[in-house]
Amino acid sequence: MLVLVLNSGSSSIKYQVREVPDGASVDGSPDTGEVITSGLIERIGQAEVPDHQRALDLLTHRLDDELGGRTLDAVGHRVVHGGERFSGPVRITNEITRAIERLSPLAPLHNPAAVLGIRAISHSLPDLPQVAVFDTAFHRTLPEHAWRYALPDSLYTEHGVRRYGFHGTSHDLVTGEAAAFLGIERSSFAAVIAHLGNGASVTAIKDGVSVDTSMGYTPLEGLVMGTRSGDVDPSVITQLIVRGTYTAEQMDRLLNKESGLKGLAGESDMRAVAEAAEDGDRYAELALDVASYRLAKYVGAYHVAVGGTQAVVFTAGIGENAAGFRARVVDRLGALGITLDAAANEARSRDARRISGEDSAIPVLVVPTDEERAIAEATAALVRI
Ligand SMILES: Nc1ncnc2c1ncn2[C@@H]1O[C@H](COP(=O)(O)OP(=O)(O)O)[C@@H](O)[C@H]1O
Ligand SMILES: CC(=O)OP(=O)(O)O
Ligand SMILES: [Mg+2]
Repeated sequence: MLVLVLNSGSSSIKYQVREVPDGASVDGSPDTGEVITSGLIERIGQAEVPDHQRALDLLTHRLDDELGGRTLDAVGHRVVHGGERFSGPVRITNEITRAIERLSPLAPLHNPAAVLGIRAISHSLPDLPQVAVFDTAFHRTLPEHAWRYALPDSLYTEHGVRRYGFHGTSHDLVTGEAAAFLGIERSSFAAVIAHLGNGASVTAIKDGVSVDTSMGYTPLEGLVMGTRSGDVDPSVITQLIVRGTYTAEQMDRLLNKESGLKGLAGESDMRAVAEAAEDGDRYAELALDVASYRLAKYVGAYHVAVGGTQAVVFTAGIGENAAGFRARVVDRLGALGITLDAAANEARSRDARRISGEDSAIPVLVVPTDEERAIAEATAALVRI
């Protein structure tokens, strides 16, 4: 089955067309199918690509060329926020699209873009089945003590204020791959998974499912990210707004787009920050210190949350490629008996691998994620029913 996967972000659309073989499933199938074409439309909002609509027009034209006459069987969309309603992938209808749209305030960088993508496909290819795959779905297993904020109940019952968690498609896939790599039955696997991309989150896995995760009501809570602050004292926000220093909109922008690595070091891209730190830039060094310290604290906390983790796993752009950043994090985990194999950490590979020392009390792994593959397989499975 030929599936187009769309991963719509605030300023880019990633796409991939995959041939999904019959019977492919994320857990255990060695046949991962063939990528027919893939690409990225970047810098949406700037001169050449003024908005998402234009980006989708460009994409449709490119696909016509790249597919060489083959026709798509389905489209799978990455949808970041599925609220409490969605605990798995769903076939998209007009009603589902409106439900995703209503969740836009909770994922302002992501959900509106996904809705545009869905509507653009409905408009140009109305008969093509479309499936939504939600980042939040994998975290529907969080126990209430992990998803509740210590706020009056009305905030939850009337406003849906609770912790949801994100990057679930990736955390789910990587959990399965890590368990398989270690030869542990997934249903009894305990792990701490760090998905470190532009957005970053860490998840506590117990008995193979998510029991805690660092992102909350929106993808802003938790780790230090490319442009997002992660955890801050909420009083910082209320104080600056009360004093009139920032409007609510300016504060939202500050926390989501001008903080994190960018706020501390002036660059949001890990490669640039790592290079600047090598060159002796004090603020780049500080950014790496703050980010690695924050992550190490979460690993310690989640080791407790899962009753003793069987693995610490790095994935996504930074987790898979930034050896220096991994070393900074692992160096802070000595109290857990964790050690690093420096050569294994520096080695480049596209495969799952172990980077901890022989004597490490807990294995540390690098496991590549593949959100597009997981979305394509989930889409094909639903459309085949
Ligand atoms: N070779 C590398 N060394 C260090 N960091 C890298 C490398 N390759 C990619 N990254 C970092 O990975 C991050 C992007 O991760 P990715 O998972 O692609 O993000 P997203 O999917 O959220 O856009 C960026 O900070 C980028 O600098
Ligand atoms: C949920 C989220 O933060 O996604 P991304 O990392 O793609 O921005
Ligand atoms: Mg990502």
